[in-house]
Amino acid sequence: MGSETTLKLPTIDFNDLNLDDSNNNNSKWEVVKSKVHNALIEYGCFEAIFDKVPLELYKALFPSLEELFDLPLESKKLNASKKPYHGYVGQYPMVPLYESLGIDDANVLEKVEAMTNIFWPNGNPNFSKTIQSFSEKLSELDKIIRKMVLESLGLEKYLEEHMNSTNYLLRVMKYKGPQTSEAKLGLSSHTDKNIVTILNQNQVEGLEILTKDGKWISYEPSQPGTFIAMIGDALHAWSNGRLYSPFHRVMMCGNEARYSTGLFSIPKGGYLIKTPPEMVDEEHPLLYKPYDHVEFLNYYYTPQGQADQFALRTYCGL
Ligand SMILES: O=C(O)CCC(=O)C(=O)O
Ligand SMILES: [Fe+2]
Repeated sequence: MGSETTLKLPTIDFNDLNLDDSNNNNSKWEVVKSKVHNALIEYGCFEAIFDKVPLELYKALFPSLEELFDLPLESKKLNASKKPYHGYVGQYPMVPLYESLGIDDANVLEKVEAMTNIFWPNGNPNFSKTIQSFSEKLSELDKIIRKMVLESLGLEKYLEEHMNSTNYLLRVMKYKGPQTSEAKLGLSSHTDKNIVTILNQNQVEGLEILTKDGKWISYEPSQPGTFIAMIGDALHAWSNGRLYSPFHRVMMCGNEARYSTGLFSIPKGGYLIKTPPEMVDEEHPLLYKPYDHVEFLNYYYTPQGQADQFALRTYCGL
């Protein structure tokens, strides 16, 4: 019998942890922190178990997404945004199965309601409440992870500035089933450009993550209701390359549609991402010049930037 090993991402359990636990000498906090640090150095991501998003809410999300994507294309296109990739994205010949919509400040009810009213002029309180409460509860996981990261790097003194320098975007996605048994591209391989991304999906799999040594891991949830937490290029740059921001893609087969969401913590425009001096020494020369995330995106969304797998390096690498 051939021995085939299937690569698996680490799974980390965040149940019973709170953001202020690190101030109370909580031993579970220290154990989890060390697992987070190791996973982010090795894989740039991990599977998270986090029951502050109750399973009922997690499940309520997917019918809401179906309702949204079932709207006519003209309605979905009403969600325009000045920021690239924050509004409606779809009908791209390169990724014909994919469409997505961005909800800025998805943890703030008034913002979600305002966007909901664009799609449903008479409102849709069930939709806005589900999206907002899901995003708000999940943003706590983002904060716990970022606090653990800063503590592990010895950068606690930047915590307040770091936390205040970001907003949340919830991007909701639909991938049509390609009606084939052979896998088709759902979303092209890329690294995320933000700080931390937290993904989840309905029962249809398809997310793949590239390891440092060039192997694709197909993500299979270890239990219902789990998340994938992933580092983006902004945190990779800020940690001066210590944390890895992994390439990932979506591959689809079969008939069923895949619905997924990503909660993105995103640096605010005008805020300069500047590697702290503590991260730079002889062994770790500075990798990136200070940069503004929103200005960088203006490069990333040019045809040249889109064709560039290492856009951040081209834009401000040393
Ligand atoms: O749908 C997914 O699971 C991945 C989406 C993704 O990578 C992204 O939106 O950046
Ligand atoms: Fe991504």
